Amino acid sequence: QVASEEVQELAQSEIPPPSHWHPNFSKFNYPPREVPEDETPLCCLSMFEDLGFISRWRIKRDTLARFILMVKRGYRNPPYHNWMHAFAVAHFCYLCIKNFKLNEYMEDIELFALFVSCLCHDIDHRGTNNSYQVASKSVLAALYSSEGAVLERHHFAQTMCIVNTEGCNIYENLISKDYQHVLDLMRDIILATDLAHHLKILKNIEAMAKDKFEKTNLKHRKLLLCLIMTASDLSDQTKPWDSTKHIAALIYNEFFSQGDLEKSLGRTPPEMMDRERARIPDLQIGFLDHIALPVYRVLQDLFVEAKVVHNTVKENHRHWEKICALIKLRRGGSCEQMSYEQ
Ligand SMILES: Cc1nc2ccc(C(=O)NCC(C)C)cc2n2c(-c3cc(OC(C)(C)C)ccc3Cl)nnc12
Ligand SMILES: [Mg+2]
Ligand SMILES: [Zn+2]
Repeated sequence: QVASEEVQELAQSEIPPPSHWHPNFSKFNYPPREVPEDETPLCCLSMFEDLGFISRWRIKRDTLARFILMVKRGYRNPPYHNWMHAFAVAHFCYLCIKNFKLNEYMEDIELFALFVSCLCHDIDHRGTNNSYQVASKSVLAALYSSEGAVLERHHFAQTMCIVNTEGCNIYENLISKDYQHVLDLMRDIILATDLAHHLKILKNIEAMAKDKFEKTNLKHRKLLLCLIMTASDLSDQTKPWDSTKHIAALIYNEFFSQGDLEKSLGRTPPEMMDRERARIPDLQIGFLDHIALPVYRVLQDLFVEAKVVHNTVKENHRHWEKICALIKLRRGGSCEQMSYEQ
């Protein structure tokens, strides 16, 4: 589904170095959503090249170009779960590989699978969550609801379709053992982006962080892959407040649209998806407390370089607390929906 002129133009472009995008491109405070959307495919090439994947895995340039454009095309345009989310997630993974020196903790093929999985992890997301798939009796629920992680199984299936599309198989030059291994890794990593799966293994990740990480321990490496994937998936929370505030607007735009759909099905949506009932600052404080902060706390336990990332998430938490306090002052009682400019 991608025009050959577009593929050839990308395949023949000179790959810019990271500094071409911004002097801080490889630092944790760089917000990847600043890259113009039409330049993101070339920016992906810069990251593949800078991570050494193109030479290490003998990826043909036109195959890589076609793969990136097919993945980008595979995303729909809901407010949050679109291509720019996937691009931002892949950029944070790139930062982790470089700044945590993950090649000393994981095998090359694991890092390759991780980075590609970030780009593909939400392909064809419809802007509705797993419980809505089941409630609306969607085709995806019919296909996957018996095993759970309905959306994530679909994201993986779509990814496999692209890998198996003529001229898009970036793994074509891997020896057969590595070929099967990289697909198995992508399956585990993409399925790990299911919120229920993440909440289930978080205790194991925290226990692993207490012990010494053992590179030779496959279980340790699998847990670390899931942690970096989730930390990347949530990485909008690690950027300065203006970006975090904007992301909240996108997320609730998407959540409230699902709530509207649930109401049209005659169902009552959960509060966080009901535009009449949701109190965004309260909800974001809860999300940071229960989901985001534990991820970056344990990331900092494992990598001292993650301290700056954890601090930014804590700072964003304080911003939401201040907004809540302001709302309480003005309105008395709890936080309610109102425009909150800091
Ligand atoms: C800013 C922000 N607010 C959120 C507020 C609430 C929730 C939510 O689902 N609450 C449900 C209750 C039962 C806990 C998710 C939010 N969220 C995510 C997110 C993370 C996901 O899962 C991983 C990556 C594995 C953690 C999966 C999907 C999404 Cl949308 N990304 N950013 C956000
Ligand atoms: Mg997802
Ligand atoms: Zn995601």
